[in-house]
Amino acid sequence: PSAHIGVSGLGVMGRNLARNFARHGYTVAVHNRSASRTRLLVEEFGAEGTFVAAETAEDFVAALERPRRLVVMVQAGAATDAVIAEFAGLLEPGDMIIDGGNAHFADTRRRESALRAHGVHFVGAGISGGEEGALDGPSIMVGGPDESYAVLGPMFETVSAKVDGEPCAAHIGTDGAGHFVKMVHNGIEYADMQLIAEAYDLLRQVAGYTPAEIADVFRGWNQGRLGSYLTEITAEVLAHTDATTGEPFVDVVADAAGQKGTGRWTVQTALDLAAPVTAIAQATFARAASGQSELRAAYRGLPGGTPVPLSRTEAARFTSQVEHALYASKVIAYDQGWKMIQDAGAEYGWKIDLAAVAGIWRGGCIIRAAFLDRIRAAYTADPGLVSLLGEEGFAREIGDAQVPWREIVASAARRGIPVPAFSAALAHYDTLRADRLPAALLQGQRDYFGAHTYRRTDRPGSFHTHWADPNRPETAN
Ligand SMILES: O=C(O)[C@H](O)[C@@H](O)[C@H](O)[C@H](O)COP(=O)(O)O
Repeated sequence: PSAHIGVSGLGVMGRNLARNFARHGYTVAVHNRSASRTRLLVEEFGAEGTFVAAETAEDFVAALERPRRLVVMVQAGAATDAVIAEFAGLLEPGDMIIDGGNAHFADTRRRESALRAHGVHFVGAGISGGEEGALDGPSIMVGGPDESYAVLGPMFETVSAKVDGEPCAAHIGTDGAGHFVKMVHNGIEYADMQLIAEAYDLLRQVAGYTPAEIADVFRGWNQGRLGSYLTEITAEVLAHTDATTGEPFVDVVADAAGQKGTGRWTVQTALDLAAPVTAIAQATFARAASGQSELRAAYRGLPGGTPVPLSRTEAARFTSQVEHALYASKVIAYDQGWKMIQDAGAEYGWKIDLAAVAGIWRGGCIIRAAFLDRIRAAYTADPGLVSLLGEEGFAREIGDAQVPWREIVASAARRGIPVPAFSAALAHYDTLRADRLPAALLQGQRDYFGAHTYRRTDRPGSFHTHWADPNRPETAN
């Protein structure tokens, strides 16, 4: 039979995506560098649908109906380039290679223009939701040419997660736009996880709650405005007991966080775009710092803050303050992510529908949450919205959070408890709402040591002061 779509690279994500397509009635050609894995998939899951096992690249391409739709699910970077090189020569104009891995958007832009020269469509598709999502319905952020989405879109929408019957898959924009938005999704994921971790740490160290008690707090929050997949799984992780020791699971895990790179890419790209994603940056650096065991050993025992235990009543009040601080910081972190997407759209010529991004993040992906419904509504009401804080509801909630948010950040500092993402979010908020920033002094210092010039508040142009002879009139350029 001629396969509707092919999946090459049958690791966890690839295998589950192939099964997802087969379960939806598509004939799926499957291929893997080691053929044993291809055979195993058909043996184990052959009953779920129609698979065509291909042991060679030639067989794989031959099994696909035209125009061929070929999904590559391998390690980002060189492995992806190698697989593309293997298939490109076997394909014909109009055929499509879809990269469903966590590729860097710059690589996707490079690959797209290289293959366009041969008439082959290259589609960078960000797929979020982990192995469970790949099988039962991920969120899919698709880049590449319009004409390829016309063919692929219905297939991705069919296998994607659904919210209120709407698919969590969309065409984000041309070339690397899909992978760019997936990268920012992961950056926001980092910030969201770090904020949750800081809230947990405060409830543990200040409120004096046990992990099991904090799990209950998160279960409660999951019913409210903080309701999300990450809040839900946090409760489960905190409630989990280690079978070996009987200890809370979270107490037997080494406190050094891993990272595979998408957070780092987000921050590096944000620096290039001058997009201040400080909460994402702090979350990424917090992971790095947690792994600096030598440095931590050097700092251990140094003087810190003053722990002040709370009574149960005070702990309850503190918990609601943490809820406000967590929510307000989350709004800021998401706002930073969306602003970065807007800036990238301008920089790379992508017309990204910000409401559509929120729409497809409502289901399937790691940051899925009811909260995204409200973000979608905000950008639907005003597609050019510069900041979520321009939306009345979010602005009101941030207003209500002022006292508790500041109280939490201040009391964490007094107690010597690190809350880098909470603090970054609050500082970002205060920076942007400030009438005047100390950046004016920076301009003076830069002009002093490097004649870098400055602009004035009272007349156009850029100026330089002759610091060695300040009486000499400013030079205007
Ligand atoms: O959206 C997703 O499905 C996840 O984000 C997925 O892409 C992956 O789990 C991360 O890449 C993990 O990232 P770290 O290892 O960097 O935490």
